[in-house]
Amino acid sequence: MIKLDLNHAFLKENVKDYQEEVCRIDESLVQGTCKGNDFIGWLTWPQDYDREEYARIKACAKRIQDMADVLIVCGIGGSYLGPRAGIEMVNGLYPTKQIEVIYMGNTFSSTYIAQVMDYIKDKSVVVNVISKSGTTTETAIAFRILKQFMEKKYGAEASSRIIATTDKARGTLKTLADKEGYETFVIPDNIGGRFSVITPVGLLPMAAAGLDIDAFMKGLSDGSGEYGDADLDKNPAYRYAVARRILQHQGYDVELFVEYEPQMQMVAEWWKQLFGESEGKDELGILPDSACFSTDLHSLGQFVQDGKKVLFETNLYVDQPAIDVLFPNDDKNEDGMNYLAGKSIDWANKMAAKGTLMAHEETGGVPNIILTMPGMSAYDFGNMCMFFFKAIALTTLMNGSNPFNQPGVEVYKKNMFKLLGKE
Ligand SMILES: O=P(O)(O)OC[C@H]1O[C@H](O)[C@H](O)[C@@H](O)[C@@H]1O
Repeated sequence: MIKLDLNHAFLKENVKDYQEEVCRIDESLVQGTCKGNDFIGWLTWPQDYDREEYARIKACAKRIQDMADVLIVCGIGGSYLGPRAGIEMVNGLYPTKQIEVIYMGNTFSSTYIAQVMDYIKDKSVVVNVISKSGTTTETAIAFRILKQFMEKKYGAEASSRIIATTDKARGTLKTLADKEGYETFVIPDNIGGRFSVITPVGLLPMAAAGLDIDAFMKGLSDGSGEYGDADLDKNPAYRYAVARRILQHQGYDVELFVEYEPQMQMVAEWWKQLFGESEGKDELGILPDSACFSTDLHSLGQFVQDGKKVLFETNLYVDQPAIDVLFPNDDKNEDGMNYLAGKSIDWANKMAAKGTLMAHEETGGVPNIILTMPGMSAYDFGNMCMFFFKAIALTTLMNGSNPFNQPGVEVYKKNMFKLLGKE
């Protein structure tokens, strides 16, 4: 369970004053009468996911592990960020025991595409193409290139090395997958892209990368209970949501999501899509930004400390690191670092976090919200997903907006399609 500490948040209103409004909104969410109610399948997913498909995911993941060195995950937005966030958080950035996962379909960069294709040319490859709509341009461009590569490399066997995760019936990708005989997995109609990490979108790549998806689902399901109460005293996700709202009333328009683990930077990217696309509409919302400390204390730290007071920080601390390291002694001590000899480096990381909190809070006057998760396991990731889902649904509904659509994203696409000559 994620713990929440609002003692450093400088809230000028009482969170509990919002209890009535929270109860009303929570009821509309649970009863399915809220705005965007056709996209609230994530709420009950831990109970009603398709067991037969789930077993097929596990079998497919095993098959991928047995036959490939590299899994290409081809997708963008929600069809990319969730799996990458989970895989990197749990496995770290340089795993040695798991299949290598490479991401494509998330950029128009020709250089990136060419370099990935060159890198994989002599490797044993499986492709998981993921697109809810089945028509996203970046993904479609990369997938055509990958498909041709796979067909050239594997001939008739290519179709057993390509797996499509998409809508159950609609879209170009579904039609293509059926025609080519790819194994397919379904992104449910009632779960939007940025919530889809809990569906086959996240489950298959995570399982193939060796994550314990049973633990992930357990974390998610426990989260449904732990963040399921409308009572603010009992629900840290809702208290966090209300605290954000209060801080926005106090004039803070930017939320800096801070983690202290480099392997959680993609969690921050995933969180940015979840929060930005949900809340950033009707000319409302808090701009979600992120930083990885202490790394970015050496870059952004100056602004946070002394710059314009536009932001508050939401720190995601991790109680137990996946691995700790003891700092070694050196008899000569020429670098003068022996004062840390025998100490845990994670302890030093936590002292850096403590010192930073004091600096930003006391001297800088920056409000700080503190979230603490127990560890970086698949269970913790699942649990965290539900925490942020519940929080952003509540804040956005409090704004009076629909948390589950993203009409603004279409505007650039229209211009781009015109310029690209798409009919
Ligand atoms: O899964 P897809 O349909 O390919 O969509 C991928 C992404 O593209 C969009 O433009 C949306 O803004 C995102 O919410 C979505 O996750």
